[in-house]
Amino acid sequence: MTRPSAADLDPDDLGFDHVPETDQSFENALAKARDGVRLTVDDAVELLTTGTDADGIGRERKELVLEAADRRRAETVGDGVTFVANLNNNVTTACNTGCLFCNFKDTAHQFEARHEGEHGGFTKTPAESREAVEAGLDRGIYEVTSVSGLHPAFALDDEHHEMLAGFDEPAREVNYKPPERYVVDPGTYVEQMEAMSVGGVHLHSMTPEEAYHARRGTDWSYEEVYAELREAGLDSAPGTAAEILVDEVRDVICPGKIDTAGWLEAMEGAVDAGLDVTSTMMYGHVENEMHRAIHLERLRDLQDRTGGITEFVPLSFVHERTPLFEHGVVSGGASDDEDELLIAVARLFLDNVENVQTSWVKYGDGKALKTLSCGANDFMGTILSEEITKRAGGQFGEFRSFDDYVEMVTSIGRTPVERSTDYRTTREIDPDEGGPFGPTLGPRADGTPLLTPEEREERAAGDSSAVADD
Ligand SMILES: C[S@@+](CC[C@H](N)C(=O)[O-])C[C@H]1O[C@@H](n2cnc3c(N)ncnc32)[C@H](O)[C@@H]1O
Ligand SMILES: Nc1c(NC[C@H](O)[C@H](O)[C@H](O)CO)[nH]c(=O)[nH]c1=O
Ligand SMILES: N[C@@H](Cc1ccc(O)cc1)C(=O)O
Ligand code: SF4
Repeated sequence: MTRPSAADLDPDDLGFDHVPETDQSFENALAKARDGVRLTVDDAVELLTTGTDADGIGRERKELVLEAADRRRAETVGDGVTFVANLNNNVTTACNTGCLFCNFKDTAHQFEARHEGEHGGFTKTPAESREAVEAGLDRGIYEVTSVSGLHPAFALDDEHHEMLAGFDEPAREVNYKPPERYVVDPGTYVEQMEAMSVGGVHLHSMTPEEAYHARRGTDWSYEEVYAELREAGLDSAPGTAAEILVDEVRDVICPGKIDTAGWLEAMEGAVDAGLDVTSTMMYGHVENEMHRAIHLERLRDLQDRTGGITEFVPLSFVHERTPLFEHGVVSGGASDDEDELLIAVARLFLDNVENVQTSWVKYGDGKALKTLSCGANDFMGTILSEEITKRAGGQFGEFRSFDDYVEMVTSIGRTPVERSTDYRTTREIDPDEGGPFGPTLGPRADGTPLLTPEEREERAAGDSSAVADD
């Protein structure tokens, strides 16, 4: 496989047909947004740019957009700020897709038994995944989120293995190598789902790209694949791999990925199989405001067709250790203004998606709190472990406790609310009750803070010595 290289890209001429030019005025777009009229792509471009009639972001105009979005948020979902007690469990970093914004992946040949030399990646067996989820459940999680590299030894199930093994060696067209070649066998997708779906946890896994990998070389539909995964314990699917849903951008940043139509087809298949889905946009790299606006329209159309999207998650590009940055294709990520406007315009444009998430992982606590007053209402999850952003150079850590959440949310005068993955179950937390706060919605959650295993042991030791002293 010839992998795409960022070194071959000319940052001054990425050749985009879509440019942020419109016949709309900023004032008209703002008036429509305030009145709750459904916005067009041109409206969104005017709001994202604070007017294409002027260069750069206009301060006053920006504040007007943020205010309109904050008002819309209050009308739509009220003053609660939700978050979920969850764990990220990435199964493997082995991936040959070669996305130029990603430093999570390690090329898969390094995982082969015959490979000499070290690599910094990992693959977990189904048993190891289960162990991680069990430990999370003991700590009180409600949800496990699992997204992974497209390991060449992954297949949906045994039948899929047989089909993939039938392709002529070395089966490049289907990106397959048998598990025996690797030091660690990740098992099948079905085995991973069965392993992680334990003890009543909500399993949020299998992005459209992973679902594509789980049907490569077959004529199975996405619906069939997601139905089998659901049978194995999957509860909902993450809408990552969306990046920017405009092919001229995908051709630059992730030419090895499924295209826009493929992503939409996968999401529809997931909903048809009875799963909820989330939706994302990974922005702040080579794309412009017209691409962002078209992306939002594609998500809104998808939601009109399916009604299955529970939330929109803006993922601001973390640039530091990525091929796009290292080869000078981009000079950084989105500015604070762009982050705030993206959240605000998402709130105003996606009139059929209730929840807009902000990410302490991508923005840090300070900026994330600010975005809760420009349209966002959800503050993601505790996650306990983080690999994607960390490996790209992000520095905002891997865990937020319920105490952290309660303190942050109350500091901006809003109400902290624990939620389920699908937002159908929520619990307001009364800060006046005093901490320490912990989750109660997870199958084993009893209000105890999400302690680390070491903290738990210390507590247990402390408790027993207290008893002994009595
Ligand atoms: C790392 S992939 C893992 C799942 C699977 N391989 C896929 O691509 O769907 C999950 C998502 O992380 C996000 N991501 C990866 N690198 C990123 C970066 N440097 N900054 C922000 N988001 C990033 C992308 O949106 C990507 O779709
Ligand atoms: N925004 C980020 C998320 N969001 C996902 C949530 O944590 C949660 O799984 C979802 O809302 C479903 O309940 N996760 C990350 O790891 N990093 C982010 O930046
Ligand atoms: N894993 C993604 C975040 C994410 C996960 C699940 C979701 O449903 C949405 C977003 C990241 O860190 O970039
Ligand atoms: S974003 Fe996903 S598919 Fe792309 S290289 Fe990273 S892990 Fe692989």
